Amino acid sequence: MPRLHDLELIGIDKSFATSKVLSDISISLKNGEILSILGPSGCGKTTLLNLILGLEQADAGKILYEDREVNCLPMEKRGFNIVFQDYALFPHLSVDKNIRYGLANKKGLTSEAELAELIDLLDLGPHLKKRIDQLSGGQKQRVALARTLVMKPKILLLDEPLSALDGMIKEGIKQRIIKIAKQMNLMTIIVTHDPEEALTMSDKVLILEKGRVAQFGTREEIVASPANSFVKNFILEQLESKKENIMKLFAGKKEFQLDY
Ligand SMILES: Nc1ncnc2c1ncn2[C@@H]1O[C@H](COP(=O)(O)OP(=O)(O)OP(=O)(O)O)[C@@H](O)[C@H]1O
Repeated sequence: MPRLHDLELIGIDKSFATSKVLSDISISLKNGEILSILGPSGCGKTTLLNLILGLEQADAGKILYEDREVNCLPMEKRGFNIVFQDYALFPHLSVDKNIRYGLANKKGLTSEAELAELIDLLDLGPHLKKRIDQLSGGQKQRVALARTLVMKPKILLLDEPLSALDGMIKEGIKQRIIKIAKQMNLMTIIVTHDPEEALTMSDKVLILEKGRVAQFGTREEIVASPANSFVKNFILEQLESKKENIMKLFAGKKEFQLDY
């Protein structure tokens, strides 16, 4: 029988010293799905991402990937990979060398043909010889994505991938992330504090309030039936206040220009 879910978090708790940061977090997700972890500053989004990645250990609960418990596995054995908010690229190396960096110790993991396909998908061909400091923010983000994807992660984790970008650049990266997740059937988990980002990019949304699940569901479920007043206020009020900007952004624009 096919598996219902590929990633399952069951009853995850996490404290730092005496302060409980996450309580009883349970979610499930399939390969190829995009999840946004959404909530105000300090609600535990990054901590949850770090627990999935293996940078932090949960105090209680289970993390299962493809029916295997991964709690006890160190980060490198889980095979998940993250793009950090600041991209963490090597400024003195070319785009090409940055992309290939992780492959030095993993020869053959990604073939030259696969690499060429990825460079094409992310439109990085014209930039391969440039240094990182010669790139725009959106280009840097695309290099960071390529560098992570060549390692063939089972799950792609993204910490605020759009927060340093604006307008059209943001939209271009958003479309690329969706395309990558769907084309590669890659489970993608995105941390964001922006409801508009979460609702336009994801299949599922996890809304956290002070370390607890305020709601977990499809974006349609969240918009149509917010679970409580926190969700309603956090999501809908922010969306309402951004509506004018969103309308302005989309007005008169038929397609997105992607090479920023
Ligand atoms: N290593 C740590 N040691 C102690 N406390 C920590 C640690 N990491 C996070 N915290 C605390 O846990 C809480 C949740 O932090 P976390 O970074 O997960 O929130 P967040 O939702 O990602 O916030 P932001 O949107 O501001 O990045 C915060 O109160 C933070 O101070």
